[in-house]
Amino acid sequence: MKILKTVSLSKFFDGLKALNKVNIEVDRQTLTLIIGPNGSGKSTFINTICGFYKPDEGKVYFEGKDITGLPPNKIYEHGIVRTFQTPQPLKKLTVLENLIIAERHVGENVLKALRYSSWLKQEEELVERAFKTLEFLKIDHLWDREAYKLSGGQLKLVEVGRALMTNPKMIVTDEPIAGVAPALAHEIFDRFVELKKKGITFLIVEHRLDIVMSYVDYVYVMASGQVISQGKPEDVMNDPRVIEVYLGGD
Ligand SMILES: Nc1ncnc2c1ncn2[C@@H]1O[C@H](COP(=O)(O)OP(=O)(O)OP(=O)(O)O)[C@@H](O)[C@H]1O
Repeated sequence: MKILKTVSLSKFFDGLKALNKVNIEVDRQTLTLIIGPNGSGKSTFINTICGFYKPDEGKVYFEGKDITGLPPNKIYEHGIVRTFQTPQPLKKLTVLENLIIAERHVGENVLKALRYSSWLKQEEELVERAFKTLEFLKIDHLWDREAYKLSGGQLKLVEVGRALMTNPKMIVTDEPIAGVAPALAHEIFDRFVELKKKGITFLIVEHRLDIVMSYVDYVYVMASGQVISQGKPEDVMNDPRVIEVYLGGD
């Protein structure tokens, strides 16, 4: 069974068909990539899957369950988590604190306890899990640094860390390596491959094909709100429709 499946998913903005009958299927434990030129509907697709937009037509199934039109918090409860850029207030918190508050059931008291070193057992476990996640992402040495002091790439890793703290089944991520130096961008995708081996599925929108193509398992290409090609990375990159629409004939 596919972990995610959309059937004829459509989203209209004032008559503009941002998504026009999109059928996308994601296999469990894969890195599935969505590419396409600017304005082709990639972000709209992700936002519709995650409940930020309600579709006008079509269905979304996650693990065989109909999740069409559910609000973001309900979709999150199903195990789909979307990474998001660190907002300003969170940038004042340390890296460790950023991970801790991302956990599903954390309350304000945990952060206070963390600050005043009066942890209870449960809180200790939470801190330990956050540290393990930071170690896995190789940013544990930054644990006590305020997020605003991090580089762009390090912040992207914190975003992944926050997503991981929710124990997700599927991570949806929009441009996870935008503006990240190549070495760290490769490092981020190495981590994604490791996480895939541990059972997590990734749905990724990313423009930097030079870096990501060697890591991903399957690619969908969108143009004008529709899927125009799909397949293994090498097949998609040789598809004349993709070369025409996406690469502009290069
Ligand atoms: N909230 C909105 N209201 C009105 N139009 C929107 C809205 N969001 C997206 N659109 C339009 O829908 C179309 C698809 O946009 P979308 O952002 O999904 O494309 P994209 O492929 O993610 O582009 P990019 O690569 O530039 O991020 C565009 O024409 C865009 O202008």
